[in-house]
Amino acid sequence: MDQNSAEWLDEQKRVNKVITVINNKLAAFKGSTSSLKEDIIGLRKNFWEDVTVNIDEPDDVIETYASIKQQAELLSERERSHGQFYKTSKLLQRLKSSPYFGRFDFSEEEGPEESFYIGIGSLMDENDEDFLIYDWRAPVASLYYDYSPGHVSYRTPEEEISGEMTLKRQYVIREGNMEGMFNTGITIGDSLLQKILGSQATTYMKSIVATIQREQNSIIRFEKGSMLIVQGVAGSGKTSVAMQRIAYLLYRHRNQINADQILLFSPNQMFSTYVSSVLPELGEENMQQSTFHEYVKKRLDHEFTVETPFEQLEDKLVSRKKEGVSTEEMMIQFKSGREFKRLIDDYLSALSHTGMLFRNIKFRGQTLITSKEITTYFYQLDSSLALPNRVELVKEWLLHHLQKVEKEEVEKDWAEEEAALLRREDYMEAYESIQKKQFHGEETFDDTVQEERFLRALVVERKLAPLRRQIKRLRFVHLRKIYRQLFDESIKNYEVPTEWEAIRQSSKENLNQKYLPVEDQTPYLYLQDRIEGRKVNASIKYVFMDEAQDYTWFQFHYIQSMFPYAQFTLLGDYHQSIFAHNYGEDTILSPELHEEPPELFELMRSYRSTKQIVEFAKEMVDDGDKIEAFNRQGHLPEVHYTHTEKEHMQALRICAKRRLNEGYQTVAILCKTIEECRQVYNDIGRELQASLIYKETQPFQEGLVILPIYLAKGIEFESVLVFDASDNNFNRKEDRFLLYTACTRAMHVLDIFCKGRMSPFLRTISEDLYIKKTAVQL
Ligand SMILES: Nc1ncnc2c1ncn2[C@@H]1O[C@H](COP(=O)(O)OP(=O)(O)OP(=O)(O)O)[C@@H](O)[C@H]1O
Repeated sequence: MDQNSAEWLDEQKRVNKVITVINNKLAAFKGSTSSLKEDIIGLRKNFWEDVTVNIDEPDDVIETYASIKQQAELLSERERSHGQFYKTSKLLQRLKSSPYFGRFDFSEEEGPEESFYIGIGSLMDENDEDFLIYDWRAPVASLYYDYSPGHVSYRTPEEEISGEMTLKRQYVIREGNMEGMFNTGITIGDSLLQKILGSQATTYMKSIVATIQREQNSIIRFEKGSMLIVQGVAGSGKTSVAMQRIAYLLYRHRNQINADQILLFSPNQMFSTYVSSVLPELGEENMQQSTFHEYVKKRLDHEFTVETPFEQLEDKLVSRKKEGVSTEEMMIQFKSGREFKRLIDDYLSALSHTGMLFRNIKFRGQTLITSKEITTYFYQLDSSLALPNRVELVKEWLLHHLQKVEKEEVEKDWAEEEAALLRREDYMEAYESIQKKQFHGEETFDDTVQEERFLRALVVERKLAPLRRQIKRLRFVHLRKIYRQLFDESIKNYEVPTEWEAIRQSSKENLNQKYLPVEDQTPYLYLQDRIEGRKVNASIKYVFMDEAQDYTWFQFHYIQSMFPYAQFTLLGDYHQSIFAHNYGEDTILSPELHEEPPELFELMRSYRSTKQIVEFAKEMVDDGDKIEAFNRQGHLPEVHYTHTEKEHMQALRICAKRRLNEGYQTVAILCKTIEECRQVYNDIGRELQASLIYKETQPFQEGLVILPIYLAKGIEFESVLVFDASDNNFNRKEDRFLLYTACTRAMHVLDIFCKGRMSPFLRTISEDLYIKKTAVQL
């Protein structure tokens, strides 16, 4: 649209007017916040002066309590208001620079026409009567994402409203200046989306509220059901949808939930950092974020060396056979599924009558209670009681026993000896305690005798404290042995893998070494919770699982039982199933794996990569013809052929340099394993000042990075170079998923390097979809 047209000037005038309102509101806010702040400081400072403290009589105590409570409530009310003011003023600051990104004109059936301006938050006029800007999450704003001009309708919580939309317009406003204005059609501003998608990548994900597509909008706003599954192709905006959906839920249920009640399971910590800026950009606080591994580690770290999922994957990638399923893979697949859970459930039923194993309770090198005695006690208890209730009773029994032990130990010589070695402060404590007793009128016939008794008791109590703590934590249950017992004998009536004998042995070996591989972690936790009992988390109301195809059935089942009051949103892509537990089959994205039928959504259009890259990558997967590319033009991917190791590295070096010189800010060399990454880094990475990323805890960086494909999951780069996509490196069934994941990380350019023959998964791609290059041409 012409910048000098009357329409353009009118729109700029409106922007100016809105910014004036924002400025006035900000000025008014400043006054109110500073007086609120003073109030809070004053209240904190004089808290105790304004409270009447009197504890002489019971009535006075009640009065004192009421007075403290009143003062605390006043303070917290002020603090809350201050927090709210702070949040609103931050939003106003943001709106000041870019108040809105869209508009539509709409009239309800036979009603007057009204213009609706859509931005990241709402703004009322100075009289608080009319909306100058509607929040993108308001029900009416749905029209903007769902329709082009014509007959339209949207749902409010109460009813369906329909009418006519006569205009839909999109704006680019920066620092209060109108920089672009487009009247748009069905999809939201192809030209704007082109521009956004064609821009440079950042190390943090950006919000997409200005260009949410219709199919994405329906997921973002979906409210019903206890589970949503989003199967979306690579780059279709699953993570973006998850983040905007969280922002939507925080707005829609703003009086009932806060950000702490939403939990996102992310694939790794690097990804957590990558998405951490989206919600703050939208004026919301970040939800809780964790990886499943972090949770597992916290629970099991004290007892085991806990394998990470990436260690498991790296190990399988390095050691796997060229064909067939290895014993390790069989073990992983079996322990990830329903049959193994069935086995554990039956085992748990059996434990109700026999087989529980306990640790000896030892103190100062001597056994106080043997594991056998505990077992006898356990099985003497009412067998109709659940295992956790019986464990609880054993705990009480042991603690009671410990009290008796404490009394006996006080009389022993060692207590006297150690009491003599106590520090000065302990003596002071003893003295004060005795003084207190005298004050309370208790008999203290002889201070020195009293003091010695006190000190002996102190010594014994301290010595027993760790044991008492362990008992309270139920460490007397020998879980490791109980789990290991599961592998003691051959089992019948279960569909065990052919290599079960080898699996049994290796499982026991690992447990003896106190090493817990990924595939054993969830079953172990499940067994533990069913034996020891565990409180569920009732506060989390929404759980999001991104890269959901990477979770095993068992893991998902476990997570679901931890949050029984939460609605689940699972987002993933079975074409990217790179872990050994399923390799694309039966991922938790399959609706039939769930007891209750989930709501199913599909996202088939890929936004991340140019049309050329999507057309290339989609030929690598089975039902790739269903994948649609967003029409953003770029260069054809290049496949670089070399013959020798040296040539291969040389080609990679020249190409990486070229991409950096072309101005790409994020260039990634993706390899299959860490071993390969190290090799590339040593050969060419240092010279090119690349960063080697081999741990998920490392931050995502700009410039040239070298990392394994599995760590690049969920993330994108302007330019991607795939290392050694040759026949002998990517040839197994599941390598197809790895290669597909690697290629779909690229936004603008894709280069693939092969030593000798190309991987079979690339050979099937039509030759007109890429450019063949040989080392000489470089
Ligand atoms: N509606 C949209 N408007 C603007 N950008 C979008 C939109 N949808 C997706 N994108 C962009 O496309 C890219 C891919 O999105 P995202 O990472 O959410 O996809 P994904 O489905 O999670 O991908 P993957 O499974 O490959 O990790 C991001 O840069 C995102 O900003």
